[in-house]
Parts: sequence; structure tokens; C-alpha cells
Amino acid sequence: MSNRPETPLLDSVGSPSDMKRFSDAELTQLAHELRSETVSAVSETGGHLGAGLGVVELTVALHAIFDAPRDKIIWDVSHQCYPHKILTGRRDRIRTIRQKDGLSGFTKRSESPYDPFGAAHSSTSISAALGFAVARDLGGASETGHGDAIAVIGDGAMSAGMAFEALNNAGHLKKRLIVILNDNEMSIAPPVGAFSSYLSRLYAEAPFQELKAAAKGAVSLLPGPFQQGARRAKDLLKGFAVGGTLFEELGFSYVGPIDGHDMDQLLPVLRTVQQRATGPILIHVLTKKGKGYGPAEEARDGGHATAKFDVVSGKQKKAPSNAPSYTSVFGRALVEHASRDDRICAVTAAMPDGTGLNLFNERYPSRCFDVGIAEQHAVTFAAGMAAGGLRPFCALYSTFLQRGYDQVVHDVAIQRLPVRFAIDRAGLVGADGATHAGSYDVAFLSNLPGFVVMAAADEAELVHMVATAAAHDDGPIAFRYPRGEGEGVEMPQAGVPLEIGKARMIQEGTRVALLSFGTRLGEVRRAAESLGAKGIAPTIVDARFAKPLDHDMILRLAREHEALITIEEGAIGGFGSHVAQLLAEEGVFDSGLKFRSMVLPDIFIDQASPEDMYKVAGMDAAQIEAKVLDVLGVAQISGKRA
Ligand SMILES: Cc1ncc(C[n+]2csc(CCOP(=O)(O)OP(=O)(O)O)c2C)c(N)n1
Ligand SMILES: CC(=O)[C@@H](O)[C@H](O)COP(=O)(O)O
Ligand SMILES: [Mg+2]
Repeated sequence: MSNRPETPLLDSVGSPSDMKRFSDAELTQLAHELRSETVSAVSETGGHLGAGLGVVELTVALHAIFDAPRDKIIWDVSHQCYPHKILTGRRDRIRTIRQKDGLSGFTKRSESPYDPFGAAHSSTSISAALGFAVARDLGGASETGHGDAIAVIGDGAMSAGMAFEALNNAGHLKKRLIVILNDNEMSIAPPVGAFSSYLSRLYAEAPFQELKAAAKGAVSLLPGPFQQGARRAKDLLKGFAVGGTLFEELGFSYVGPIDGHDMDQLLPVLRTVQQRATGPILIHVLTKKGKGYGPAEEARDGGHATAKFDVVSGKQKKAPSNAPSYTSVFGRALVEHASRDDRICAVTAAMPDGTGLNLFNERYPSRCFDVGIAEQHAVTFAAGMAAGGLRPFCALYSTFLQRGYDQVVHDVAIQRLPVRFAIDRAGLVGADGATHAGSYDVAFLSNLPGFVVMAAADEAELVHMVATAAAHDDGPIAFRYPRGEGEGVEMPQAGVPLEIGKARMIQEGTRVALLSFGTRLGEVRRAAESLGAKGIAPTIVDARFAKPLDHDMILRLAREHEALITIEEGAIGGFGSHVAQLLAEEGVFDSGLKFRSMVLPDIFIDQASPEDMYKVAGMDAAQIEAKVLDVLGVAQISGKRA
């Protein structure tokens, strides 16, 4: 017997147009069914759960009242988009989400006309929606037409600089634009910062029951041109907590806060806004992350992301681990160094657990800073600390460090400040797909004068790299490591600083040298084993450093081998490019060295397991072996070429 929930109303919804005939009571029932379906689907796939459960009513109300895809509903981050996908013609594929050839875990333009704008990094929705509003008003061409532009943004995402840049611009342009602030008082971790406290104050004094009653006649709730009624309703809209809300000061009309799980509030407010709004308007909606599913509601992170789980017990079905995660190895190593050097501080941008800094925070709370979703600030803040005599470790995911690149160049590198970058989620990350791949950091850091750039080949190497960074006072230094478990290697008692710019010989061989940078070393070893059976014994070197390069080692490898192949978990322009540059400068190619560089291909690779993604990238052991055979001109079993 199927354990899937009974969903008679949802079964009749092929697209949002089917919801237009539903009564308010039916929409409320639809929300219940949508919630059950979301829980059921994510229990089979794993993925982002809590944020989606928190916006079930909002999703139903938006699709019932607005006219997507003509109206553009833009989900910030879009990790909360699963209910939206279910209602917009993708229910039949929802159980493929985040898997190879399945639905993306985020909104994606190429997936559906109901996803007008892709996302996965936060705080972009208001800018994008404002762009749609301007395109509408200037007559831009759109296959789906132009209607309302609606950004749905969380309280965590709203605290980022980019969201404020957009509010600032929108308040000035005065276009009709709808921003829905989905305030669940949660980011992934509890939200931090003064803006979060401000939002709390906004609703702390909200007379909810009065608001609920007033919402039934919601016209009187609306600000500016719509104000028709009671003084009380006007007060509600004007920002009772602080006199005039920050949003109003920026040129928005402000509605709320309203209970985002109560259709009796959501539906009339959205209907009135839809009918009457003229300029920019912000609707402040209060929700609960994980709403309606006990285990998610009770989880510390509101059920933000989950493995597959048992719906009844809520127990997650995680594969047993064979080795510590790189993240935890970093977190523990940093705590170790901090015990001996009280200048060491740590900075995370809203990812304390994801970066392992939760461990540091437990031991040294006064030296650990969660700055919220603010990577640009995180980098310059760390630069300031370094200039002030501290030794900050700025722990960011590779993909989110992209946000802070100018700060890395302008504030850290040019001033040669000793900021240590711990770059987690390097390389292909799996289910989060292309938006979260850590593909570019080696390329964009290795070209900066004075930067030291390292990649750990395994978890023991990571321990040494933390020690190297801790000992490096002469300018910025970065070390990268992937998502997930280590190789299961023996761990050192303590990290020992590495000699800057020196590679590590793994095995001496002949004919071909494999120069690996990062955790492809495991695949390189496997390729070498297989090549050994064919009578080819490659030299293997772990480069450790993309900058500075080990010139002596690389030139020796070039002199002593017929072929040299670099391998890295990064895009073109990184380690291999720097090696090629060195070889070209030194005239090595003139003497006929065969050189190949194995990098991530020049495409964005869709979600799959990391193993499958590396296969697509052409970088697993079999493909490394094939590359060696090809470059040496050795016939392959498949007989591709002699
Ligand atoms: C630039 C950037 N930094 C960090 C993240 C990681 N991240 C994803 S969701 C999230 C929390 C967002 O909180 P909020 O906007 O309040 O949404 P909620 O999950 O509470 O619905 C974070 C930090 C991200 N996606 N983008
Ligand atoms: C949506 C988002 O950006 C995060 O939730 C991300 O999916 C976390 O990734 P990890 O699971 O690698 O921490
Ligand atoms: Mg939130």
C-alpha cells in the first residue's frame, strides 16, 4: 500500500489556473494537502524542507491570486520552492529533485516558465524583480507577458547588503513592485544582527488578534492611497513599533505583519495589494520554518535541509560515515591553534555549522563572528581585524566567496593583510548543482600577487594546511577542501606548517608525471594502479600549492618525463594554467614535452552525485587513465586509437 498522502484537491491542480475556481476554504484545504505532499516527496529524496513548509500557505495564496507566469514570482535563494514546483506542473517529477537528470533543487529558468529567475545564492530577488518591473514598464519582450513583479525574500536574506541596495533603488524608482518579507526568525542558524532585532521589534508589539479581525476587511489595512478606514488599521500599517518602518523611510508602503499561515489574513491582503498597489509595497509575513511537520518544527535549524527520512518518526536515513568530514577536521584544527594563539579569530557568513565554526564558537565565543549573509562584509571585516593585529580565519564556501571578490582584491590582497581563507565546498558539491559548485576560487585567487593558495589532498593534509595558514603572517593565504568525508587516512597528532610553495612527491615513476592539486589525488592513485597493470608506472606528485608554484619540482618533472598532466577540481585558469605559463616561460615546450591539463570543463554541470558530476567533467580514475594512455599514444583496450 502506498504511504503517500491522500490529496484529492491537489490531484486536480495541473497548473495554477486550476486553482482560480477554488473557494477560500478549498485553498486552505489545498495548502494542507500541499504540505503533506511536500513532506512525503522530501522524505524520499532529501533536500531543503523547512523553508518550503513555512511558505505553503503563501505559495497557494500567491498562485491563487496572481497570474503566473505572466506575473513573475521570484523566490529568494529558492530553497523554499518545492511547493511552488508542485503547483506549477512539476509534481510528477518532484521525487527526482536534486538528482541526476531530475528537477533542480532551486528555481531555474530553463526548467519552467513559472521560474522567471534562477537563484540559489541569497538576496537577489528584489533586484531581479525590480528589473522585471522596469522591463514591463519599458515594454521589454517576454514570451509569458509582463505582469506583477513579486519578490519573496526571507528575513535572513533580507539582511544582506544586496537586498538593501535593491530596496534603495526601488524606493527611488517608485515602480509597482511587490516584496514579500517572509520572516520566520531563522536563517540556517538563528539569525544574527541588528536588522534581525529590528524585525523582531516590528512585530513584538503587533496586536495580532486585532489585525486578524481587521484583515477580513483588508482594504482598510492598506497604506497610502488605500487608506480608507479606521484609525486602528492605519496604525497597523504605519509601523506601530517604531513610528515609521525602515521600509517606509525607503519609499515602500508597508503592510503587516500578518500571519503567513492564516489564509484569512493572507488572501484578503494579497487580493487588495493585487488590485490596488501602485508603487513599491512590502508585505511583512510571519511564518514558522518547518511549519506543520513536527520533527522539522522542533529541529534546531527548522528542518532546513535533510537526508531522506521516515515520515512517521522523522528519523533521517544517513549513510554511515567512514571518515571525518573535512569541515569537522578544519573546525577542530582551528580550535587547536586558537588555544595557543589568542590573535586567532573566526568569521562565518551565516554558515556556522556548514563551515565547522560551531566548534570554534563553543570554545571561543568572543572570538567567533557570524556576520549573517554578508560575504563582502565578512572579507573586509576580517581585513580590518588583520590590520588591527588579529589573525582572522574567514571560513566561507567557495561559491559564496565569489560574492566577496572585490573585497579580497582591494581590501586584503593589495594591502597584503594576513587574512586566512578557509574555503569549504571546493569543487563539485553534488545535489545543489551548478550554483553551489566551488569551481572558480583557484582561478580567481591564484592570479592575485602575494596570495598563497593551497588545496588539501586529504584530511591529514588539511590539518597541515591549517597549521601553515596559522603560521603565515606575510600576507593572505587560502586553503581549499571539498564537501563531505575525508579519505580515511591516518591523522597526524598535530599539524606541521608546510614549506610554502613546496610540492610533495608521492611516487617516482617514468614516462608520465601526474601533478595533482587537491583531492583528485585519490583518483590519480587509482588510475596509476590500473596503469601499473599495463606496464606504465607514472610519477605522482601532490602539488599542495597553486601559488607559489614549486618551480623546481615542476621543471624537474618536465625534464624527466615524456608527458606531464595536471589535475585539479577547478575551472580553467587555475593551477594547470599557471603550470602551463611557467613551462611556456621556461621554454620547456620547445623541447617537446607533452602537456595536458585536466580541469572542470567549460560548462555548468547540473546536479548529481559528486562522483557522477566528476564523470561528466571527465575527471574520474578511468578518465585519468585514458588521458595518460592517450598522451603516451598507447593503444587502449577499447581500441580508440594507437
Ligand atoms: C550568498 C549566500 N550565502 C549563503 C547562503 C546559504 N544559505 C542558504 S539559505 C540560507 C538562509 C536563508 O535564510 P532566510 O532568507 O531567512 O530563509 P529561510 O530559510 O529562513 O526561509 C543561507 C544562509 C546562500 N544561499 N547564499
Ligand atoms: C540553499 C543553500 O545555499 C544551503 O542550504 C546549501 O544547500 C547548504 O549546502 P551544504 O549542505 O553543503 O551545507
Ligand atoms: Mg528566515
